[in-house]
Amino acid sequence: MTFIDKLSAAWAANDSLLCVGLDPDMARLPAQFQNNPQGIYQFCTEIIDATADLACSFKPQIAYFAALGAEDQLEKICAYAKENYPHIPMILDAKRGDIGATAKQYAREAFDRYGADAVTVNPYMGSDTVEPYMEWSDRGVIILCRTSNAGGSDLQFLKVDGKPLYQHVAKLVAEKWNANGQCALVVGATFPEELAQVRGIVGDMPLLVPGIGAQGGDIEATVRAGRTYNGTGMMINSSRAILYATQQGGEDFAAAARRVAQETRDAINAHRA
Ligand SMILES: O=C(O)c1cc(=O)[nH]c(=O)n1[C@@H]1O[C@H](COP(=O)(O)O)[C@@H](O)[C@H]1O
Repeated sequence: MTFIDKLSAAWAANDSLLCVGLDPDMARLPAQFQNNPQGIYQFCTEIIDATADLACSFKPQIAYFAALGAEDQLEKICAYAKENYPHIPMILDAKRGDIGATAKQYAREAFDRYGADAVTVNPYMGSDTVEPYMEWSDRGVIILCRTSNAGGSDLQFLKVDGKPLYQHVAKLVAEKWNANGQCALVVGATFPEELAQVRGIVGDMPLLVPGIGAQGGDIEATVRAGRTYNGTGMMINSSRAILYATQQGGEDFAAAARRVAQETRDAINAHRA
């Protein structure tokens, strides 16, 4: 089954466009997971269990693991999710970008070592640097287009032939790089107008849309701008607002994460039609 097929099935099975981000920041984990050699694994798998019926995907951000030398725990988390929730796609957020020979190793890392269904990739170095990921034809390649951060405008908004650079990226991916139908694009929820522009360029290509929750993106505007004709087409990511929901309420962290994930999924669904 390809990444896109798996994602479509997860949208339908869980009636959800919500991507639950796994960004385990040691300083914010509940006390029982700190100074615990398997604490990150235990925290993330409890979050996965609490939200798996509400999510269309999970997205671990590799920096949160690598910074602590906890890649072995990330491997175990990916294996756990695959074993227990094989129908939910796992997106490795690594934002890789390098020459082909090196990209080949990054692709092995994402797809072989972690068994990810898809990986985030930076397009800045061009077509030969994304080809090694495309060779894994059943996996997804999610390319940065219009990122959620303010500084994304520094380069992505530069006018090239009268159009902002991010629109050229969207067109290039839709018309050339997506020959095998395995591509998706990253577009921030913090920029709904640009999200609508990208949707207009790429047809029904899936979009990974971070920026709701902690970054303050508006859910209604995001869904209206990015949905496809059938009310799908997006993996709308929220990480910190779900992972650290206890700080907002004082409940058990997994129950609080579930509550926020459910509220977020339902808020998204309210605007899909
Ligand atoms: O590729 C991403 O996932 C990504 C792209 C982008 O433009 N902005 C963005 O915030 N992200 C990631 O999405 C997550 C957002 O986390 P929260 O702001 O806590 O919901 C982080 O893991 C970011 O690294």
